[in-house]
Amino acid sequence: MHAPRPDGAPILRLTNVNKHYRRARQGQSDIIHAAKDVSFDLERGQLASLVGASGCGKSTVLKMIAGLIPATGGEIQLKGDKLTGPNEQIGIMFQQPTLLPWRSVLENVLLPIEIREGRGAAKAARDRAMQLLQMAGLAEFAHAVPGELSGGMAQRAAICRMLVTQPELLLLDEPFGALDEFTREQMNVEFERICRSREATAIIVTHSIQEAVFLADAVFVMSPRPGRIVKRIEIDLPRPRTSDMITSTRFNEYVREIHDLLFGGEKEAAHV
Ligand SMILES: Nc1ncnc2c1ncn2[C@@H]1O[C@H](COP(=O)(O)OP(=O)(O)OP(=O)(O)O)[C@@H](O)[C@H]1O
Repeated sequence: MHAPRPDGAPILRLTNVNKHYRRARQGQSDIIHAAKDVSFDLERGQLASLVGASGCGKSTVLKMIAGLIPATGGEIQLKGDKLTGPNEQIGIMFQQPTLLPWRSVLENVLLPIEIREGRGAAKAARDRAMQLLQMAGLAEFAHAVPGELSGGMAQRAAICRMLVTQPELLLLDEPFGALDEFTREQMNVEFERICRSREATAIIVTHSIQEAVFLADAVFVMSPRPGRIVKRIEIDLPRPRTSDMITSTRFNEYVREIHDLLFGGEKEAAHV
């Protein structure tokens, strides 16, 4: 389904990526091995989820790909080129939408362009931003301020802001973690639809196994720290994903497999 790029290079390739943090404590320093030999490829249009116990190194992996922190070993390539720092082709989104409260929703969406290329470029991109807001069901709120939006609407606005620069790769760290369960499920459906319509390539860190399965073409399951990828599970469910799939046998087999990898077969808990 996801044909390799003609030049043979995947969109993203991690090869034996490691991260050691140095932590200073009471005059002494110790080393934390947060990510260990992390290797995987992502092809264009693939959505991947990263799951693992709290503190296993998921955010660390995302931050290294984003170029926010350097890897201490291994290599990260975007479209065959080594990544050495922040890259304009990568869009990032965190748990809190962090919209500027004094700017309208439209002005918030245009902010990354204004910062990178100036006000003229932001003005020229208004139509593109409006199309994104339309797609996210927010056209009516383009001129509202963030305080007038619900949590789910604010997250959708943040997704539009991430997409407005047309990044090649999206990195999302617990993007829907602060939302109630009902809104979160709706956001999963919306997000999948938006990604599909734009052939987006994305990695989503999540604590919800269900969310991981629902969104992804591949789920990467990480071990406790130092986080290694213990298994890549290809999710062979049709797209678009729909809410009723969550109760299907196939879906629940995936959830169970991931759950057992994370908890060694313990019962209960769909969140990690
Ligand atoms: N800047 C830092 N300096 C020192 N140690 C850090 C730093 N950032 C993270 N760590 C440590 O690295 C390990 C991995 O952290 P990370 O945030 O990547 O985990 P995570 O899997 O995303 O956790 P969670 O699911 O709880 O958000 C943790 O033990 C954490 O304490």
